[in-house]
Amino acid sequence: MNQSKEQRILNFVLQNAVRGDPSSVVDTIDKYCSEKEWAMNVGNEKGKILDKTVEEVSPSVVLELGTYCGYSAVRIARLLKPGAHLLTVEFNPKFAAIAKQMIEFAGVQDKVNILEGPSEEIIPQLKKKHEVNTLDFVFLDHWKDRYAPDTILLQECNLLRKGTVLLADNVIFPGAPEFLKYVRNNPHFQCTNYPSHLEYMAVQDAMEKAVFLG
Ligand SMILES: CCCNc1ncnc2c1ncn2[C@@H]1O[C@H](/C=C/CNC(=O)c2cc(-c3ccc(F)cc3)cc(O)c2O)[C@@H](O)[C@H]1O
Ligand SMILES: [Mg+2]
Repeated sequence: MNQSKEQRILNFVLQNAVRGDPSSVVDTIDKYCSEKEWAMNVGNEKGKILDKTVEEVSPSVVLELGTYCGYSAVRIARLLKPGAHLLTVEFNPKFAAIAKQMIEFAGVQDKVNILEGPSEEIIPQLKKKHEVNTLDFVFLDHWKDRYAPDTILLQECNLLRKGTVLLADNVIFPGAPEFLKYVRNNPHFQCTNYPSHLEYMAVQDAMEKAVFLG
């Protein structure tokens, strides 16, 4: 049975990256996806915006929506301070299995917990089942039409606190117009747009930071 693209990406990492070195895993995925097969990782250009935002916040508890192959989970986890952790949500079991191996190879498995299932089911379980009080940082990179409803759900579940930072990928391409409309006209969010490019392509994209004001 022929392999999936995601399996090919993982194999390339297992054969070419340095075990236990998260930066080499990130760079190796970028090498494969820019030279061989495009894939929807946040990539290195937008990844640097993600890095800077994570470093500014220095979060203890991070939520990621849309793990895919684990590229941004490894990218975020490599920057987390001791004791900090990332909860990453993925509802496709094949992608979750790939990401688990990617995260373990990178050596960041002690900082990352992959929660398998749809975000609308997982988010309401975070407090009771996953011992979350409030979130310091949320990275949104799942289906684009789910950014706004999941942001509302996070508020309804009291998972945001004054200063929680939401960072959303792809607000230009493929686009997340409902999310932008929701956070930008909302007195509870302070928004900043970071123009960039679609991963591995010369196509305009951007990330949006929305700080919850309480
Ligand atoms: C129940 C649906 C909502 N809840 C969800 N809960 C848990 N995981 C969810 C999820 N939605 C989606 N996922 C997972 O996130 C991932 C989906 C990401 C969606 N991302 C994109 O569509 C995307 C697409 C592009 C893209 C850009 C240009 C182009 F020509 C084609 C695609 C670029 C990106 O950077 C993207 O992020 C998958 O792993 C999927 O299984
Ligand atoms: Mg994306």
